[in-house]
Amino acid sequence: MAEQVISVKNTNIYQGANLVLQNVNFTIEAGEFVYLVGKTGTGKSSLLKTLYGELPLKEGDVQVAGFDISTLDWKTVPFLRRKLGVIFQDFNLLTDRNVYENLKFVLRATGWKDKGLMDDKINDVLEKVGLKSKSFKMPFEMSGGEQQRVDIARALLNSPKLILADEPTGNLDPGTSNEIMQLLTSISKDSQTAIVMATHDFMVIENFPSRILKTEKGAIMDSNVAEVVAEKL
Ligand SMILES: Nc1ncnc2c1ncn2[C@@H]1O[C@H](COP(=O)(O)OP(=O)(O)OP(=O)(O)O)[C@@H](O)[C@H]1O
Repeated sequence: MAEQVISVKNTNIYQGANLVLQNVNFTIEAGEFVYLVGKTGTGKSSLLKTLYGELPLKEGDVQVAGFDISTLDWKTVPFLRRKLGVIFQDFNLLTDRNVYENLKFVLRATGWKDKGLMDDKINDVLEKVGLKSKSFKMPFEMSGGEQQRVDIARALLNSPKLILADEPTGNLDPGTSNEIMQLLTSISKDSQTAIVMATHDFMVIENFPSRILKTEKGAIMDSNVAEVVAEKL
C-alpha cells in the first residue's frame, strides 16, 4: 500500500465558533497531485491552515506527514513545518534580502548550521526551479513567475513529503501559470511529493488534469474536470 501523507477522518473545521466544513474524510498518498476547488469562502484555506497547524483542530482525526494534528502544540508545530512545504499566492518573500539570503534564512530557522551543506542545498533547490543564476537578485528585481519559483524553492528546502499550495498561480498570467504548473507536477512525479493545491484557475485544471476535491455547502466531496469547468469554480 502506498504511504499516506494525509489522513482526515470525521473532522469538523471551524473558524472561531463557525463550523466551516463538516464531517471531512479523505486520504492523500505520496506523490499524488490533488486540487482543492470550491466557491469563495467555502473553506479551502481553512482546511489547508488546519493541515499545516495554523488553525487549531477542535474535532476529528487528522494525520499529516506522520504528525497527529489533534495533539499538536506550539512546540511541535515547527517540527511539522519542517516536513511540509507551503506556497502562497503572494510569494511572501523577505523583501530586504536576495534570493540566496531568503533561502538561507529558512534553513537557519529550521536548524541547519553547516555553511557548506546550506550552500549545496540552496544550489540544489535553485537548480530544480531553474533559477541557479539568479541567487543574488532581490525579490523586487524579479518577475512574478520568478518570485513564485523562489517560493517553490523555499518549500523544497527540507525535502518535504507534502506541499500545500494556496492559489499559487493566482497572481500570474496564463503562460507563467503553465510554467509553474509544469514545475509543480514534475516535482510531484520526480520526488514522490504529494501536492495539495487550492485554486480557482479552472484553465490550469483543464491543462493539468488530476484528482479534485471540492468544498461546497459545508462539505468536501470528489469532483472532476468537466464539473469544475462547467461550474467555473
Ligand atoms: N481569520 C478568520 N476569522 C474568522 N473567519 C474567517 C477567517 N478566515 C476565514 N474565515 C471565514 O471562514 C469561511 C471559510 O473561509 P476560507 O478562507 O477558508 O474560504 P476559501 O474557500 O479559502 O475562500 P477563497 O476561495 O476566497 O480563498 C468564510 O466564511 C470566511 O469568512
